[in-house]
Amino acid sequence: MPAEHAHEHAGATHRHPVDFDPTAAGPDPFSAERRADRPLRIGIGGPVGSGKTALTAALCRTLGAETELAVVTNDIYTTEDADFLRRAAVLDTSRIEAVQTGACPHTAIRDDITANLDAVERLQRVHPGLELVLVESGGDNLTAVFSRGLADAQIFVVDVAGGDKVPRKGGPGVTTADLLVINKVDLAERVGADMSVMCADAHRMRGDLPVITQSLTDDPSAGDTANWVRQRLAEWSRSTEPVV
Ligand SMILES: Nc1nc2c(ncn2[C@@H]2O[C@H](COP(=O)(O)OP(=O)(O)OP(=O)(O)O)[C@@H](O)[C@H]2O)c(=O)[nH]1
Repeated sequence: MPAEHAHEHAGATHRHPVDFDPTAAGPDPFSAERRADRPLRIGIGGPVGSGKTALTAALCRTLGAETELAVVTNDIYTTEDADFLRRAAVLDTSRIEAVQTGACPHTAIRDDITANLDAVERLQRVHPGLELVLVESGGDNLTAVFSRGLADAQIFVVDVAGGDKVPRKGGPGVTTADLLVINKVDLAERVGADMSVMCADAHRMRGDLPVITQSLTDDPSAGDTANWVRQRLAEWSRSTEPVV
């Protein structure tokens, strides 16, 4: 039974059935082959400026010494995020690839993932022992999620400066991502965001799926998120198909 949407027009209230309820969207049912000879691919998505590049840099610093790691960035017209990571020297430059989407970022992480898969392949050719590739999306809106053909697991990053209403607005990023990170909690008081509301809404929208609150200013190692990634890596090495 479709949901209903009501609105006022010419003084009268009209009701229309809504066939697509974004908060009810499930994860993409497709998933890529889990082969032991390829790295785990983790997508990092979320709205513009929420802290995706800062989180990617933090994960590189924290995990780079213990994991064979590389990064693919996505920007619309530039290689800004890759350039930032290269300048910050979080990884050897041969471990950073940039995709220029030329269109809304979700087109390259969800609709046609070829350019991103090509970038991962280039990294694998140069670093055959890669264990983990972080694929950072360009900033998009609440509907932008990764195809499961590209990302084996995905992190959706929102921030408190976007307002404490963001989690309850839902959308597949908030409701279905394997991890929701609420970033910049150090700014909560300054922007009048109520963390208890944000966390309660996030848990209500996500059921059992995990939520991490984080400040990269207070914890530049992104400790909790890095631990979550370590757990995904351990699961990955237990569950991948051996290559015969
Ligand atoms: N106060 C504070 N600032 C943060 C935090 N995380 C990131 N920032 C800042 O927020 C700004 C945006 O961060 P980015 O990492 O560039 O955000 P992004 O999501 O990659 O942005 P786009 O790629 O443009 O979508 C930068 O100035 C960061 O330094 C945090 O936890 N606290």
